[in-house]
Amino acid sequence: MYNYFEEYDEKVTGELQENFKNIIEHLGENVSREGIVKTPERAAKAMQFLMQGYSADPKKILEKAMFKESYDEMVVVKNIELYSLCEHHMLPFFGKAHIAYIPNGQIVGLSKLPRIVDVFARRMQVQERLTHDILECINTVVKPKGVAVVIEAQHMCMMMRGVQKQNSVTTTSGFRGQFKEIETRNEFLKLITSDLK
Ligand SMILES: Nc1nc2c(ncn2[C@@H]2O[C@H](COP(=O)(O)OP(=O)(O)OP(=O)(O)O)[C@@H](O)[C@H]2O)c(=O)[nH]1
Ligand SMILES: [Zn+2]
Repeated sequence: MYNYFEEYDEKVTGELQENFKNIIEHLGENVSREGIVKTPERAAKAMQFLMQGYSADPKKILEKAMFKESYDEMVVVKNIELYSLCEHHMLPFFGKAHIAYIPNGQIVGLSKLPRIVDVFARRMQVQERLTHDILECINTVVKPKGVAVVIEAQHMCMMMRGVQKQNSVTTTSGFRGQFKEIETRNEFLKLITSDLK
């Protein structure tokens, strides 16, 4: 996933580059200035990197690492850092995802959970859909007794511009199966809040 764009598609980079030149000029900069002359190309590559999630199949990532196992207690992976782009302003939102599931005869490779967070985050998103995408993907592929996802994030579009609030944090959550039961949900929330900033 992280090295996906070691080789960028030249045609896509070239076309994006022209568009970035245009944007920079329209915003009042001189695109021929020494420090900026390579910026359209850099920006073209950076945006391809940040949106690489369209080229990956998150279900396949989980399917690759499913193991039969009788463990049936809660598995929690918390504090998974994420960076995404809000689909309204194309500005970053960033924070942490916390994921839990209760296996039902099969477990999933732990690293695959952060991997699918990245696949869904590296698309144009709203925090609510990002939360839901991760939840449904795990529910469909792992078929657990229950799954829970909580995301806490800060949105640059609310910090650098617009309402300009520096300390507001947005929390979204989704619960399926046994996490609909209050006791199970509370156990999960207790485990992740032990450490929340
Ligand atoms: N629900 C939700 N809203 C988001 C997310 N990211 C950005 N937004 C909001 O999308 C909304 C877009 O509202 P508009 O009124 O069309 O855009 P705007 O004029 O730029 O709004 P302001 O940000 O209030 O200046 C804003 O309220 C943003 O805060 C997200 O992940 N989820
Ligand atoms: Zn936004």
